[in-house]
Amino acid sequence: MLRKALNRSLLNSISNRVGGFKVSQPFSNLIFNKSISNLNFNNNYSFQLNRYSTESNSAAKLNTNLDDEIPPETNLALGEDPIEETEKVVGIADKHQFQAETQKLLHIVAESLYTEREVFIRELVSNASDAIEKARHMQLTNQQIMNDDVPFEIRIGTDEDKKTLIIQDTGVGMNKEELIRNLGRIGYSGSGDFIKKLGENPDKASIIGQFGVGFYSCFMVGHTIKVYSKSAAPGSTGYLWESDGSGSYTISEADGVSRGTKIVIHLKPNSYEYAKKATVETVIKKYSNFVGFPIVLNGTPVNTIRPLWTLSKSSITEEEHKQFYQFISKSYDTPTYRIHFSTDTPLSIRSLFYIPSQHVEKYGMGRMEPGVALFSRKVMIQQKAKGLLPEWMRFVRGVVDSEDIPLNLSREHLQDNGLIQRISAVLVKRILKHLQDESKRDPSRFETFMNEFGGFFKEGVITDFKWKDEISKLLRFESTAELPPTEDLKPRTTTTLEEYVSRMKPEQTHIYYITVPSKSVALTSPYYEPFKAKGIEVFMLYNTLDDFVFSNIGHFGDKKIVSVESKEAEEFLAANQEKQTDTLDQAEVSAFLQWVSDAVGNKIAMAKTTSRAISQPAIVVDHESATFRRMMKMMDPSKQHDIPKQQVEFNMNHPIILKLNQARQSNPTVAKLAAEQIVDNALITAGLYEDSREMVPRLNQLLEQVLNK
Ligand SMILES: Nc1ncnc2c1ncn2[C@@H]1O[C@H](COP(=O)(O)OP(=O)(O)OP(=O)(O)O)[C@@H](O)[C@H]1O
Repeated sequence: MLRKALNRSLLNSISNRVGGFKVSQPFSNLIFNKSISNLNFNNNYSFQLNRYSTESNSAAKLNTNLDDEIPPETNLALGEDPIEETEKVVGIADKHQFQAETQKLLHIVAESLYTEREVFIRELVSNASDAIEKARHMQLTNQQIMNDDVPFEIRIGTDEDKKTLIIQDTGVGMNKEELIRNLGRIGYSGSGDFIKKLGENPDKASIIGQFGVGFYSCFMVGHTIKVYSKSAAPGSTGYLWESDGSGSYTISEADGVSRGTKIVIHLKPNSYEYAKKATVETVIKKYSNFVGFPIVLNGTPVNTIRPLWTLSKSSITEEEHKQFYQFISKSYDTPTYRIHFSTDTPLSIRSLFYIPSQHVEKYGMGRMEPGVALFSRKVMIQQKAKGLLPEWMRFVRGVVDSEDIPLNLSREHLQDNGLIQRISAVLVKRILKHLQDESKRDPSRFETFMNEFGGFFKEGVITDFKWKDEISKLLRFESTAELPPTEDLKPRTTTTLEEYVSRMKPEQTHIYYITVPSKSVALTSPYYEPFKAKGIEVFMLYNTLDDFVFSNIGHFGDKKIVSVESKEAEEFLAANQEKQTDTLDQAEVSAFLQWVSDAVGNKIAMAKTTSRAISQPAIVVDHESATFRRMMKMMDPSKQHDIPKQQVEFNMNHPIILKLNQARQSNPTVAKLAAEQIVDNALITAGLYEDSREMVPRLNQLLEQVLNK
């Protein structure tokens, strides 16, 4: 319980030192790596008045001032090319009622399925990508498609004046029956059907749609939705599907419709922001940056970075990695390590992780948020996915894509928590393994990395029982051993538990550490002295956290990790020390111990002779850790934390003790003062003494006695 409470409190204190800091970077400096060649911009802005019957379409009436505006005759440059609604309806529109359940569901989708309205862009872009994927599949399977010289791409146009957003693709398109089947019924997914037909064909992994609801998300932001579509099958007719989402839709034939689908959203007043290029660009980059086809927004390519996690390692350049890392992490540094990992068993996972070169928590910027985004089929599901990696791995940046992840309808949540835990276990294991390899491959680089990120791993040891043993293999600490330089002759200051064990003396059963404020204190400590004499290496821990880390690790393999101040250390020394010849006889020793116990009764619980070969007169043993004491004080500063009585061992051959033994009879007043001081000195050495001010009157008394001699 106490350990748990301490760990919690310690972590809070760590978190206060660390925290969430975001660095934003303009995306504009990213270079489009995939050439978007042969962009087919349609600058022919012929516009005809809508001859389509609108008697039942109140929304369309409402919007006539927007629709009937004739766009100015323009000769637009490529980069400014907006998409316009240039198609014209021919003949009379058929009116269709949505299926009964669709009407109700449509309301739910538009009002409450999604927490963020912006995701309608993700849904429509995903549909566009699916449509193009299907057209590509037709081509690959030698089916003819109409206008096969038209490039596969998604074009998006915003118009702040008309308050419209247009999303157009050059994909498979829909004929009249498909429009009715796909857009007249919620829950029917033409894409889902397509996947089923593909069977085991690997192309199915590129299809995003599965639920048959995404399209209707555009009613969250649009009061009228027009869908112009022309099937890619040669000789197809163009159609306009139109609805205000209130219960019916109309379908009419339309002229001027290109292969694929163009969706024109007439925005509701509360959604006018989606007529702004900047807003739309941000949303595309957030969710849809990695769909498999170029997205061109108002004439400018947007998705300029390739989804590196889906590509083979050898096809990616260093520069591309750097750009990708900076894009996903919104930072400017160069990552120290990267882990590109894919597996198909037991689950299909594609992942790419980067370990940054620095972190901001050390500047007291607050706790960082998780840095790994969860994708499903290249579409972003959760940007800062919690649970994919443990909390302490929040410094890792990257992407995990798994088509096996069961999503809920809105794609905002994952349905199977157990599955995420399984994915997480695979990923953590892989990252730790990679870091272990790196630590062997280039130890000095790894040491630099650990100097920066070691705190996170220590947090992991304390909070993540499952991985503590694996993490402990990576940790490095200073030790009293003289470490050989690295292979490239760089000096080394820290060592691993594994290396320590390889240097252990044959008689040594435990791993020893000492918690001290500095190396010089460690080297002069009476606790270290007997270990030094026996040539036994001791880890030197300089901060509170490390003491916790070691006590949480507990064991490394079959070796117990103990403090040099512990009972185990005491027992080891007692069993492995040459017997010293005592100057005093047993009766005298007993009398002295009795006297000192009485003289310093308020501080001594038990007085013993020491078996440690120390050069100091007394030592406190088997006491509570000074670190734990400090933690307890931090947790409850209002309480007075008195030092409990201690077990004190005396070096009965030490000249001070021998003199004290004489003085206890010849000069009992001075002897008592000296005994008190000797015990206080031992408490100081153990790090237990709290305020040395209370010692000053006694020291003055002692000085007086010495000077009066
Ligand atoms: N741009 C498009 N081009 C061609 N067909 C489309 C297009 N948009 C939608 N469709 C068809 O309409 C169907 C329904 O689309 P909707 O977005 O509602 O669901 P979905 O994409 O199948 O699944 P999900 O809800 O998981 O996104 C699609 O499966 C597809 O057959």
